[in-house]
Amino acid sequence: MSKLRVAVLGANGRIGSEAVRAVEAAEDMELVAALGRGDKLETLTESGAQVAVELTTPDSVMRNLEFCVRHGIHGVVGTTGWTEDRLAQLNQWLADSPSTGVLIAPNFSIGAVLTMKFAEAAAPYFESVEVIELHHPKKVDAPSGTAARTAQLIAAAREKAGSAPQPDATATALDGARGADVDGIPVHSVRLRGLLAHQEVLLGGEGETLTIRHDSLHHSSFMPGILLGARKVVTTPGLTFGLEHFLDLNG
Ligand SMILES: NC(=O)C1=CN([C@@H]2O[C@H](COP(=O)(O)OP(=O)(O)OC[C@H]3O[C@@H](n4cnc5c(N)ncnc54)[C@H](OP(=O)(O)O)[C@@H]3O)[C@@H](O)[C@H]2O)C=CC1
Ligand SMILES: O=C(O)C1=N[C@H](C(=O)O)C[C@H](O)C1
Repeated sequence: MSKLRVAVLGANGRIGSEAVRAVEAAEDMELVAALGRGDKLETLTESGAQVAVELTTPDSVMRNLEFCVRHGIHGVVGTTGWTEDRLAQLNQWLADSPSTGVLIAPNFSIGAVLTMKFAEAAAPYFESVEVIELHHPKKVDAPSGTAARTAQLIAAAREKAGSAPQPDATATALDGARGADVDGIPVHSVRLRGLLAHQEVLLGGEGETLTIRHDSLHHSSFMPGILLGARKVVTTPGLTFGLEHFLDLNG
């Protein structure tokens, strides 16, 4: 059987360099290109890449994906910074290239995907929910894509269940003291030397709290998800948002 021809964009970065090693080590894949900033996107077509793993920066990802989708190269995207406008733009490009697939995964680690699922399930049963994400100090964005997605899922679950707004009697506060408001859910971002990628979802009800915590201790935690994404995206046209859609979490 022929090997899946995979390229990595952002190949010199923290997660990109780990992805290069993971693709090289995968028996069913061939690493055909490893691009850093300034490298020509035409290398992707010249190398016959079928899948581009996009791990760059929010200011580069759209240009890279436009090129990939226009050339029928499937995308596995970990880069953050997704807004409704960006997703709409990507969907337009995909509409013109209907056999191409793009997976955007706010987080490729199984533990983080499960954290989101558990938080979504628990959210309607507690009066209060807040999210704390903790990352290394070189992370360019805040809040993390995972925390934003987690808060959106929590808010949607609470709205569906008809949950009351969260109690919060704060009358005065310093700017930022209550975190960022993501669909009504407070999200707090910590940047600390020594950390990699961590998240806590705190839920509070009458006389009890529940804390769901996930820790990525090494970039290797993201690799099985990236490889799974590359294998599945080639037969999944259109936009898939969230690795959970490629996992059987209900079995
Ligand atoms: N979904 C997930 O599970 C995960 C997602 N991420 C996300 O991945 C992204 C990268 O994170 P991280 O590796 O820590 O960041 P880094 O800054 O370490 O890596 C990004 C790399 O991309 C390079 N780059 C920028 N623009 C381009 C371009 N146009 N073409 C090719 N390479 C480019 C940068 O080069 P230069 O240094 O020259 O700018 C840099 O080497 C972030 O958005 C992060 O949040 C990270 C971990 C897990
Ligand atoms: O920049 C990182 O490191 C990470 N970025 C992603 C995010 O913003 O959620 C995933 C993970 O948290 C690591």
